Amino acid sequence: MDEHRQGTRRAGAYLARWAAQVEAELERLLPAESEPPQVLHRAMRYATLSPGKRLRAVLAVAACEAVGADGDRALALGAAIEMIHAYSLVHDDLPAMDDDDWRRGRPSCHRAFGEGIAILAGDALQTLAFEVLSQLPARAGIQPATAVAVSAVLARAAGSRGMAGGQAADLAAVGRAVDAATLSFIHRHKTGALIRASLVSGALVGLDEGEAGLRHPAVEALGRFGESLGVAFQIVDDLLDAGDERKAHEASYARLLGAERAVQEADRLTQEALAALQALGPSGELLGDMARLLRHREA
Ligand SMILES: CC(C)=CCC/C(C)=C/COP(=O)(O)OP(=O)(O)O
Ligand SMILES: C=C(C)CCOP(=O)(O)OP(=O)(O)O
Repeated sequence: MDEHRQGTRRAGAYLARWAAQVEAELERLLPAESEPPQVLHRAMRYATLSPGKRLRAVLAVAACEAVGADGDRALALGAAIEMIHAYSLVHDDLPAMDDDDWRRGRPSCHRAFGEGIAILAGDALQTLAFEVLSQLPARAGIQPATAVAVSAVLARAAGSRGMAGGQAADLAAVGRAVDAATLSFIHRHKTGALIRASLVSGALVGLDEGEAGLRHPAVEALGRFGESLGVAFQIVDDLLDAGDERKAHEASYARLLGAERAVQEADRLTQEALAALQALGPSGELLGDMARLLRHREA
């Protein structure tokens, strides 16, 4: 087996192992279905615990380990990130946005619970994520200054200068011809921002130096890695969705440039991501394997 195949296998095993731990943490952190209002709590659990890859959480764990700390330190953080991600998918599927009936192989949250509850489940997942971040010092022995820095990184990445902003630009592009610069803005914000923030926040928790961690060379390198990886991830997602008629009106590189050039762009960005990892030396190897795994993933 060649070196790269061995590496992607290692990354696959790492992803599976930590995804299971993230799910156990989510189980603990999400309100029980028996707690009123039951329907809202059922919807929050449905949207979050449905079968997802837990990629962003595992990137946070891997970044935490890449700076020399134990991945367990980033588990509650990873769960919080998955709550933000689950919220974004619930709202993305709403009739006012992508109007998707299916998510993770199941009826989307609003199909299962109605639009009102889906909107509230998304809202409550996002606020629960920040509640969990505020508890990082008590739960994971992390310095309060680090918890504040991590909260700021994730709030910015999820907000109007990040994911929500990217989604707004994406909505504005529906049914229009978009240029490469607009598409790049959409991808960097809608998808890239949270992926980048997962890596940066995981490393911040690993270093536990408060805001000063943001200036650490490894954190800067992980941020650059996340920027390229996030866009490559979205391009591959669009390529995997390419046969889906219902997505034909959405802005994507495959639609703008054709599948072949979209593949080239995903390859170029993956190489750019791998180059950013050089600064980490051997501690960046696993993240490099993850980038290759994601580039060659199948639906
Ligand atoms: C603030 C909000 C609602 C953000 C949504 C962010 C997001 C990345 C949605 C999924 O994108 P997609 O539509 O390309 O993916 P999928 O194919 O999974 O629907
Ligand atoms: C940003 C995009 C492309 C939305 C889906 O993200 P994932 O592919 O990580 O979704 P789950 O595994 O969490 O369902």
